[in-house]
Amino acid sequence: MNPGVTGGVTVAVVGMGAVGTALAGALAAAGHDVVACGRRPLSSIEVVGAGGTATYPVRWAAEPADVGPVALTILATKIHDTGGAAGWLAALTSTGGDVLVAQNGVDQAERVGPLIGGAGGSHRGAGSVGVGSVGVVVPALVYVNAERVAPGVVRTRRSDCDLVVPGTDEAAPVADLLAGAGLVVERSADFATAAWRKMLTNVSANPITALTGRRVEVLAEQQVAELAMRVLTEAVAVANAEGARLTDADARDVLTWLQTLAPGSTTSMLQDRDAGRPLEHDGLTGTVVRLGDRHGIDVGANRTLLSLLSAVSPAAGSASR
Ligand SMILES: NC(=O)c1ccc[n+]([C@@H]2O[C@H](COP(=O)([O-])OP(=O)(O)OC[C@H]3O[C@@H](n4cnc5c(N)ncnc54)[C@H](OP(=O)(O)O)[C@@H]3O)[C@@H](O)[C@H]2O)c1
Ligand SMILES: CC(C)(CO)[C@@H](O)C(=O)[O-]
Repeated sequence: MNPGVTGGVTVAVVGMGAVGTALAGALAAAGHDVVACGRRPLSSIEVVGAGGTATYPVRWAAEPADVGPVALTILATKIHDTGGAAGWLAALTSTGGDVLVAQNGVDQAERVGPLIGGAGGSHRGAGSVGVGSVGVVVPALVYVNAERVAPGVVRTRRSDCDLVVPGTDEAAPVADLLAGAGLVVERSADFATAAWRKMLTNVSANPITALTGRRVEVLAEQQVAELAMRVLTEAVAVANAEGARLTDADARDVLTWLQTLAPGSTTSMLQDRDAGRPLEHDGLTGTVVRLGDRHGIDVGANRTLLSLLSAVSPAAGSASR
């Protein structure tokens, strides 16, 4: 994407679920040509927010040949569906354009870099992966709270920030495009720490809501909050062993932040459990447990959650869609 381009570009979205649809709505509202890449035909999307419902046109593409050149591809599938989207990513980036990885986890750029068309996958700048002369893979920490209520229809509950991206020169054009579409985009000088801070929200709220079948309000209950703190302090130790700079005060802040989300806020994992889809536990809690074991850190609370999540999650590919 050319630096400074902020209007009227083509953006392909692979993964038109909760987050993909919310981001597509913002980009379409700003006048961009949004292409929904996926399995379900869509000609418009609806975003339901505090101010009402807005409808935006999108183009649907059944296959990459239907899309044409794109300035930006947004990947918003679950982590475990990344491989399934590899064909889209390779084709959409084969003629240029950047990629925004709008997924949870801590290794978005490393996960997606090797899948990009003509990729060398060499690192270029903190947190972004340069794709030869083609483009840049920009990891995004998603703070949009989005709930898929029907195909092409998403309910959003705003928090004070939508996305965090690396504060690098390489990521700046993508950050500018998103901010130009009205999204609140924070540019982080220490993306590794920011990614682990976001991971803290996901290894606590997502398993606990999915396992209890309750929305984020459950985290305000004392015994649940104590469990969440054990999960969080273990994850902080793992994060710091991986190079992040977090403290137990950060763990408490994350829990307080989750406890004060807009009433009715859900989590992506609870939505998957309710819909009978595979859970994203391996990329979240599984990552903490694997890294904890590697560093010799006690991750007992996370390991217990991982066992329970594995027991309730259908295998990828067997979801009711
Ligand atoms: N929801 C939130 O509020 C939220 C907040 C922060 C972060 N996140 C993270 O953002 C990422 C996306 O989450 P989400 O909640 O938006 O998930 P989601 O609602 O399950 O949406 C994922 C979408 O990806 C599509 N998909 C899967 N494989 C595909 C493929 N091979 N080609 C094309 N499309 C494919 C799915 O299609 P089908 O419709 O056919 O299943 C679905 O529409 C996850 O990493 C999640 O943890 C979510
Ligand atoms: C936990 C969460 C609500 C925090 O933004 C979100 O990341 C999610 O649903 O995965």
